[in-house]
Amino acid sequence: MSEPSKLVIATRASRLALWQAEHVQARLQALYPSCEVSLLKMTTRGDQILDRTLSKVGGKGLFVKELETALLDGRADLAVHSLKDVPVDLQSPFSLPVIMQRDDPRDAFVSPGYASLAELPDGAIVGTSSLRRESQIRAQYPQLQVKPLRGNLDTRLGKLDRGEYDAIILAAAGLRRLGLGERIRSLLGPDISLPAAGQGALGIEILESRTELAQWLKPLECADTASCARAERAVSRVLGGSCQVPLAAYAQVEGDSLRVDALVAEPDGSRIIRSHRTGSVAQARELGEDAARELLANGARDILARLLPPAT
Ligand SMILES: NCc1[nH]cc(CCC(=O)O)c1CC(=O)O
Repeated sequence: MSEPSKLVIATRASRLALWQAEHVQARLQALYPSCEVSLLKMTTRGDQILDRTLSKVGGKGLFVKELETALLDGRADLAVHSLKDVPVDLQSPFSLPVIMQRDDPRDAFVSPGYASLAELPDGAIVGTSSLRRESQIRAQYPQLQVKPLRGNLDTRLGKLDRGEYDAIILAAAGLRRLGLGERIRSLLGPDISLPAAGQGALGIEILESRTELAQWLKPLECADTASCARAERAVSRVLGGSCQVPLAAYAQVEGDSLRVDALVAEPDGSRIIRSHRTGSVAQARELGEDAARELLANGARDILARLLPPAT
């Protein structure tokens, strides 16, 4: 097999995105020492829009679109994404040939004054703009107030430190990547906060026509994480994959077997519908689809219909 002589990685310019791109850069450089691996740093619309909640301005696709333009123009060969931010309806001419090994998929509790959600006093203010996190917190801790929190990780921590919130919830993986792991007071298990599809994993996007490039990238793949991602993303796809809906999907592989847990919630936490499936890793996608169909049959269809008016 031939080796690449030059690879350009398109990345958002946030500190987290840069860490992730540099991580992939280092892995590729180690694999292909004579290759020149560089970064193309871009500011996306998702990064610029900080005043409105993301779900109202076009969703996660905003973080991905501009990087895709660079792939189409030939300015970059690959784009590195937090898998969580990659739309589940990604399609031709793009593909996601590589899912890398997942870091901790859990949500983290961050607070200067308290050690856990359970320790917070009545009326305490918890910051998150994720409907998934908000609905699960409201369901289990109705005595807490949940307030919106936007911006990159440093911005969010700044707002916490200035006293605008008593605690905030962030992905553990993102905090640790930025060397902020010591800010984590406790981790929320999947029973308290079921993670988002793909949380903690990185995905590499390329043009699907670049089959040789896909082969060069293949050594970065983690087969187990890829199976989990297939199951989790299938859940989101069947449910419409919108971030206007509180939905979560988390899969785990043990040997040849995969278990996927899924949920859809009312945003106010008044109702959480859960399902799970266990089966063969080879059936990852079908397991995710089945779990999602069970949610639809058990009430998620009504929640989705109310939150997502049909397109006209
Ligand atoms: N929503 C933004 C985002 N996308 C990926 C991560 C963290 C890293 C990951 O989950 O892979 C974060 C921050 C967060 O949710 O706290």
